[in-house]
Amino acid sequence: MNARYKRVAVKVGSNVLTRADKMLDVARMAALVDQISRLKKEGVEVVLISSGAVAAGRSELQPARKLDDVSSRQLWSAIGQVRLINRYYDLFRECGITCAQVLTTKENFKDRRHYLNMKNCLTTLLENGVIPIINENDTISITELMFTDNDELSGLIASMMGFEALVILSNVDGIYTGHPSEAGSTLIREVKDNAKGLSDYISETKSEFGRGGMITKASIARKIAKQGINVHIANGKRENVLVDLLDCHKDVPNTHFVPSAKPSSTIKKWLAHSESFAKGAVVVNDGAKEVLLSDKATSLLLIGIDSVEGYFKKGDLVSIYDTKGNQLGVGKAQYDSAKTQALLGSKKAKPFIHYDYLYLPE
Ligand SMILES: Nc1ncnc2c1ncn2[C@@H]1O[C@H](COP(=O)(O)OP(=O)(O)O)[C@@H](O)[C@H]1O
Ligand SMILES: N[C@@H](CCC(=O)OP(=O)(O)O)C(=O)O
Repeated sequence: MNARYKRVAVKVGSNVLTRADKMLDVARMAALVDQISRLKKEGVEVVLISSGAVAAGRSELQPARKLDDVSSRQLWSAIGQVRLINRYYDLFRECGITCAQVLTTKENFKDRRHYLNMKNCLTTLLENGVIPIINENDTISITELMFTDNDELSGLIASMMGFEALVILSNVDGIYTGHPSEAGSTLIREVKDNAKGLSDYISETKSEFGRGGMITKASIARKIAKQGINVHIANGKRENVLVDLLDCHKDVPNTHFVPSAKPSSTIKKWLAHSESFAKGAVVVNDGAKEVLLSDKATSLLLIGIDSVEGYFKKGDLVSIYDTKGNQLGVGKAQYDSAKTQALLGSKKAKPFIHYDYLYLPE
């Protein structure tokens, strides 16, 4: 086999791992584990991001009294994660591979120190020939501080690890021009960097156990491809899908997000996934907005800032807004909030955010 990529993140959705009768689909898990083992033997490094804990827990136990959404998620994920990881452990073991459980929350990425700590953890596991199996720790996550879903988490992992590709396995072949069940919908095979209007095709319908739906998959895929990483959305229920997708000589139905020709730096990749940890904000004037959104590599100067919001220290992440309240991006402040306020309008002081520490998604 001639593998297309040597380092990949593979995300498996709940529905891929669940049968019609809502039980864990162990046969499907076995097929995926077998494929990952074959890829590993071909020299491909794989990190697995697996959903399925809540679905696995729900089929195991029904609570004695009706629970609210948070309590039922905590109950089912706690029970289900044990079942899920036990199955993976046995299946990988049969293939002679050691796997490891990495449960995480968004908080574990809250600053560069935590982010690098997570990167170090996964690097160490891979260096030792171990397959990391990552899932969000729904049992202890606080609703407001959760990832949208594991699609978002998998994008963060692929980006953080500097992988060549992210493969998102769902229960459909990829993104269609309408809901897959609608007559006439066709599979979109390729999405280029500058393609517009993709979200118009996608309905909000989710599969039975999915959390974010196809809309989050599409927006995460675009964000990750912009960083220079290939993204494929494919059908995890299709026979041999992973091995065939990575085989240069095979053509498997999927939606491929073509990566940007200009890969982001490691710092910009970190910033791209840290927007929710910004400590304060600045509002920029129209002139600064125009320069920031142009093709030129520009730092954000104090002369372009209209106002400062919140309290932040030097080195904290701050959000950047235009005067209409639209978020333009995020960056690392070179001054604390008081000094920024005092220096507003200054032409001589060094930039408020240096270009290397500035992330603007558009
Ligand atoms: N245009 C579209 N193309 C493909 N799938 C779509 C589209 N619009 C909505 N969907 C729905 O998105 C679902 C997949 O998302 P999701 O439920 O989050 O799955 P997963 O559990 O794999 O994360 C599909 O089963 C399909 O019902
Ligand atoms: N942590 C949850 C994952 C929820 C989730 O993101 O599900 P999915 O949209 O199917 O990938 C679980 O294991 O059930």
